[in-house]
Amino acid sequence: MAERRFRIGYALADKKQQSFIQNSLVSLAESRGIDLVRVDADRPLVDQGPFDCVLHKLYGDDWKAQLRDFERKYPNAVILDSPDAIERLHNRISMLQVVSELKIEHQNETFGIPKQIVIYDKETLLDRLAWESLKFPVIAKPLVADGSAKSHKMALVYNHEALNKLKPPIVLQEFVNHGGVIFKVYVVGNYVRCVKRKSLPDVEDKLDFSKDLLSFSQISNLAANERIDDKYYEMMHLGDTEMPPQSFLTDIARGLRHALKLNLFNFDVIRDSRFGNRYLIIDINYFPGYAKMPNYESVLTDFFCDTVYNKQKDRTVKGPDEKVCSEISVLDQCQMHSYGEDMRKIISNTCSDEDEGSLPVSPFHMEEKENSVQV
Ligand SMILES: Nc1ncnc2c1ncn2[C@@H]1O[C@H](COP(=O)(O)OP(=O)(O)OP(=O)(O)O)[C@@H](O)[C@H]1O
Ligand SMILES: O=P(O)(O)O[C@H]1[C@H](O)[C@@H](O)[C@H](OP(=O)(O)O)[C@@H](OP(=O)(O)O)[C@H]1O
Ligand SMILES: [Mg+2]
Ligand SMILES: [Mg+2]
Repeated sequence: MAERRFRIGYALADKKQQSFIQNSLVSLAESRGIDLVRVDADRPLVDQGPFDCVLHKLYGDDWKAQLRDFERKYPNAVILDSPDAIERLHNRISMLQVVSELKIEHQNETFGIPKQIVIYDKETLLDRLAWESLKFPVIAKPLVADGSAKSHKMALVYNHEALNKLKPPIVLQEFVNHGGVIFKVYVVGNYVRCVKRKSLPDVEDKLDFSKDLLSFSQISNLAANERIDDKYYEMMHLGDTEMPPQSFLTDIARGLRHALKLNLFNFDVIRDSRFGNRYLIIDINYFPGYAKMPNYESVLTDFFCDTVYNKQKDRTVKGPDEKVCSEISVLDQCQMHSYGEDMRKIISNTCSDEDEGSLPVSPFHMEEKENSVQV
């Protein structure tokens, strides 16, 4: 049988494209039957298909209309992710509202979001009554989180007088001491990986009144060519900080993924130093800098295979026998190169009479890696 290859079109801003589409990713995907194809933003998307999947991080009504046209012409293609679902993350209030919808109970850990209010105008900003429920210091964040440099400009505000320097619409969020370490939890479909990053240092109980405001931007970010590894932890003195329990993060990730209807995002978590087992989610980002994540090439390639393979499976379901065979032919092409004999055995077991329709569980994720799990 001729090899069936899959085409994934990617539509990304230049900076994102440079950091994400690395040769190592392209060649691994290629070896598993997936061609990553650049979408030319100057031509209609609909003229550039067919794609089995479109991966995108572009904004605006024109782009949304292009995606709709594309979906009409290629109803079987997967759009990663839906623009409406992504849009929820463009507002720092709706972004975190979803956290309170999650129903997750863990024996030892609890989670939530910091106390926060939204201020739309200068008048309300200076009205002490409007935000008397908050304690200084607070972090002022632009309400809009649309990927622009402006949307990352924040300020740690120490007192009421400093509020005058802020430009609404903003979110005022209580600053919570957390030991200067932030946990970034990357989600790629059902894969979840937590890493540590340096964060703002704790503030003293007694506020230093000589300060009124400290501006900062992307304090926990890394340059595009940096990766999280032991060297980074050593340099930032993060080695000793204990990770939150993986099962706890996995449950939150699964909850967020379903509530947000998104596959590709990360969320920032801090551990409230006052309690030690209370975690606060402070930020959720669509399609973050995955290339900074360890093993990003294999994690993303596994996910691409899962995505196009599942889609193909949906399309080919007919009778039980035929279903198994069509599943295997696609799986065969997508996986055999990398898993060789072990995978052949699993597949031939799947073809046995007792097990008509089902595939081996998670054929794409054979090894359990530290600090990462499937949800
Ligand atoms: N409520 C808070 N309490 C303490 N520190 C906070 C709080 N909110 C944010 N921070 C600190 O400020 C940084 C930036 O905040 P946030 O993650 O909301 O901004 P962002 O610009 O959206 O970040 P990213 O680059 O991840 O998109 C965090 O990484 C953390 O160090
Ligand atoms: O370009 P916008 O929409 O602003 O999104 C950013 C996110 O806010 C950041 O969280 C990403 O960096 P991290 O992956 O380090 O979180 C950051 O990753 P990048 O620095 O690789 O572009 C961006 O994805
Ligand atoms: Mg953040
Ligand atoms: Mg953010």
